[in-house]
Amino acid sequence: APTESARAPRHATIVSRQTVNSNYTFIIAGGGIAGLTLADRLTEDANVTVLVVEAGPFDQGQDGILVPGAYAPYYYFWPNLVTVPQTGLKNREIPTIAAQVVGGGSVINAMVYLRGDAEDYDSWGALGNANYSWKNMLPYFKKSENFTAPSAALAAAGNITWDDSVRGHSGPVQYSYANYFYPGSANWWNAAKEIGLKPTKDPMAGKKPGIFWMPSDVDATTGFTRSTARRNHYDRVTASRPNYHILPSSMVSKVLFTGKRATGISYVPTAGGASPSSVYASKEVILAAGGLNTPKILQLSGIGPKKLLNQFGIPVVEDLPGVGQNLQDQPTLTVPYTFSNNLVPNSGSLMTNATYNAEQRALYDGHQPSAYSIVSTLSTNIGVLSLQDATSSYQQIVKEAKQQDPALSLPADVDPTVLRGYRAQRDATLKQFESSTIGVGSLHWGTADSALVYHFKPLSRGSVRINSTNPLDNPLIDYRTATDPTDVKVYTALFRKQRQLFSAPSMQALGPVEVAPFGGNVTSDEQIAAVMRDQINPSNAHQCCTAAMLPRNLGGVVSHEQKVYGVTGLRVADISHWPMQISGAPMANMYGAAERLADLIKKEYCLAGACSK
Ligand SMILES: Cc1cc2nc3c(=O)[nH]c(=O)nc-3n(C[C@H](O)[C@H](O)[C@H](O)COP(=O)(O)OP(=O)(O)OC[C@H]3O[C@@H](n4cnc5c(N)ncnc54)[C@H](O)[C@@H]3O)c2cc1C
Repeated sequence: APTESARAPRHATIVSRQTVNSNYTFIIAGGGIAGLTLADRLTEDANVTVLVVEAGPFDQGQDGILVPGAYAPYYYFWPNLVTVPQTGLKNREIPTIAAQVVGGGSVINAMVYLRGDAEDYDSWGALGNANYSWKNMLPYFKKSENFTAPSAALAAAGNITWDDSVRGHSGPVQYSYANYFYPGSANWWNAAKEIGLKPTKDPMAGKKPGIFWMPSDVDATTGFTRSTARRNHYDRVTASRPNYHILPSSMVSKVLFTGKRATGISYVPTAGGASPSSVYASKEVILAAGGLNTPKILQLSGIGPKKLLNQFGIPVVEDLPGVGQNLQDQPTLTVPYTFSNNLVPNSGSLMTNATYNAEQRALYDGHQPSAYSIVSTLSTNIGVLSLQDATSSYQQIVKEAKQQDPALSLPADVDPTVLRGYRAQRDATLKQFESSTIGVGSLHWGTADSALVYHFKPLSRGSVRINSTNPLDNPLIDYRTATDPTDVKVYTALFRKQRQLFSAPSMQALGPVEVAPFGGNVTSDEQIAAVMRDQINPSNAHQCCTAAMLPRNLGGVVSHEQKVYGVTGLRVADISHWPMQISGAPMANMYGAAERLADLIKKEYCLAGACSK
């Protein structure tokens, strides 16, 4: 195995408060997936200088980061993030997760690499974003990635199928599949078929509903380690890019303006203890701080709802009511089981069987198929369900949702433009609920003691608001999960489908018994909903949409070119710009979205020969 220092190269282009230049062409606030992808692409032009300011440190190449089966990334969690009491979830105040490390979520996430469905991007286009569509995004997805096919033997044994024409083969992000599977996952697969779910040939092809192996950003070319944004968009290029600087462990406190033009940023050490420093950008400041922190930076900079800014005495640069509204995530639900006849090994075996663990580790280190190629909390296959896959009552759910006043799903004091935008999003989502080719949630079994039910498409909307003017303070996070009654109905349908799958013969062979807080006595919709409100985690760390790419009169914060309305020289690159959640997981989509934005910026400024093409 590589040593930790070999896995964590240090580069001359890492700057400090003392060595940072005073001016760059572009400054990027946040060095996560979007930030580092963009920095890589913009510095392809040797005349451009880029500074990435990142709140977190560089990772040290620990096993818990790089080795999927040793997954334990806790040291790079953003500290002390917790929600306000969640009124739809029995007023629980719930710890919530985001990354604070160079590479952002790609360093600590669960490595699921899944695009959205075609109707996701087509919906975004229909909401007023010119040229946004699946067709136009597909080339960027392909550009971002390099797919390594599994061995023919594994593909045959594990039912792995794909359509090579939609996979990228020369991009920086390495992805493939785990090279091992637990025997119980075959029972799950067969049970899913027994209840009518069908294999999806390729979940990356825009029509996901069905069952399939989960692609993962394991780097199959170098021993199945994690392919992080730090490795694929910084380490990969930095030796030849003196124009690409990173200032780690530094918190961007605000964007600096001259009039309405963004001219730079101020920042403080993330550890505190020093007064703010400033650095300036000749062309643009680009926010890439993620779904919770980009709205915080905007608000601290005087861009946001005027009432909120006034409350903290922040001079208003632009009254933009949508900043921090429209918060969405993909809630998760864990359903516990005991088994009288489960198969071993399973995903618990690495923990419970030291001999098996040592064997598997030796195989992994020798680049042989191993359980260490699977993220330890997960298994290899998953089922994504359209609403009609989940319940035959889907039309009734849609009908009742249409009868509900959308205003009831938002806070009472919401700006009329934000409400109008929400109505448009709601209509688009309900249309998706009637389609068989887009997912509303998923079912997963890690092969040990619990099943996971994910909800992709909530109608509830939350918010992120600053709680002080101190840039080191966390904002108030309110997901408002399950405040919209339709969300509870959709989640109940997904939960019932989970039950049905475990009642199918191939799963029954393992003797599963659903246990408390669910279990045989929890049968009516009301009982299920009551337990769910106790158990749902409002976040899968997929926070999005808080600086939404929508027309301004629909509560939007950025244009389809991701430019912040009302000011110049400022864009949002990260997941905040999404208008709505997707049927998939964010990472693959953020890599593709950042490739798209990099092209837009290059064309606008004629960088790296973009205008001669
Ligand atoms: C534990 C976990 C598991 C996940 N599992 C999956 C998964 O399996 N599959 C998947 O697709 N997605 C997963 N995600 C979500 C995915 O990683 C994120 O949605 C994605 O990283 C978002 O990309 P981004 O560029 O918008 O932001 P991020 O990648 O989060 O990057 C934002 C960066 O900005 C930095 N930052 C924030 N504020 C400031 C500031 N003021 N100044 C300077 N820097 C700042 C942060 O430290 C961070 O590094 C998971 C996320 C987590 C945390």
